[in-house]
Amino acid sequence: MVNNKSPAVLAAGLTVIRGPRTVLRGLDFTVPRGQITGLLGPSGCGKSTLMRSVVGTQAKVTGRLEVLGHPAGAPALRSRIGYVTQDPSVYDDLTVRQNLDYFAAVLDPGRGATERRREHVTRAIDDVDLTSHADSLAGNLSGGQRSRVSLAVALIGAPELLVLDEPTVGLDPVLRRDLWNLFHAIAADRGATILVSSHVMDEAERCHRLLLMREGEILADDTPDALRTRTHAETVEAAFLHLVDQAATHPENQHPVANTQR
Ligand SMILES: Nc1ncnc2c1ncn2[C@@H]1O[C@H](COP(=O)(O)OP(=O)(O)OP(=O)(O)O)[C@@H](O)[C@H]1O
Repeated sequence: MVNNKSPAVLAAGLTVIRGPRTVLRGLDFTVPRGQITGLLGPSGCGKSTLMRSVVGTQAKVTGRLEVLGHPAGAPALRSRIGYVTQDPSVYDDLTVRQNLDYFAAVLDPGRGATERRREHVTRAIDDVDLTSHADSLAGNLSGGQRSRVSLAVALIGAPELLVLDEPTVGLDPVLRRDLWNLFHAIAADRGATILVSSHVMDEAERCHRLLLMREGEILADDTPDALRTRTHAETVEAAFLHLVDQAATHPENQHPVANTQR
């Protein structure tokens, strides 16, 4: 039986090799349920690889990786996880609703499910505030609206875990703020767990918890407040730089992760 108090994601010794490189190096971390956990770090540090591992699309994953009480990639997880990649596939020649209908049919096929699919699609469009654009062609939408379409696709079927790979990249500050408000609403109203990556450190302040990554390792696993306090920094960005310097001068202190108290 799955214990609902168990973390949404539990990793121990998580290692991933891509080509000649060890991209994730024996990571230990947890992602608590019902909260927004930010995965932050510079470009190339391994955020997408970690997310792909969690959703089960990454090859050459070793170590322990449990997601919602199952081994990552287990078929039972398919409808329980919503995943938005960095290059979301939205079909430009279909309307917003047709895009969602298509993905809903892939997830929940058959004539018997027509009514359920319609409800899920209508709700997902409403969740991302695109009802007034439901019949617009995706190709005619702005960048921010397209991002919301791909988020709506991930919301179909009300997944327990949302994995969002840099969802705010390239968006203006107003749209970024609106999307973050939406993430908070999804976590609060549904109790959904959100694992969201970003390389923009100011977005860290919007997360309940943070996993700070660098070069395939986790530098810190903490709340933004605790991280700032512990490093005597005013911002998460300054805290991150402090931890990078600390790891460079005292590499032996990099493990275990500094603070895993919840
Ligand atoms: N197919 C591959 N073969 C070898 N190395 C790869 C391959 N794909 C990615 N990598 C390397 O793995 C590392 C991690 O990549 P990943 O995409 O997970 O980083 P990221 O933190 O998500 O970066 P970004 O924010 O730029 O997307 C990078 O150094 C990248 O060069």
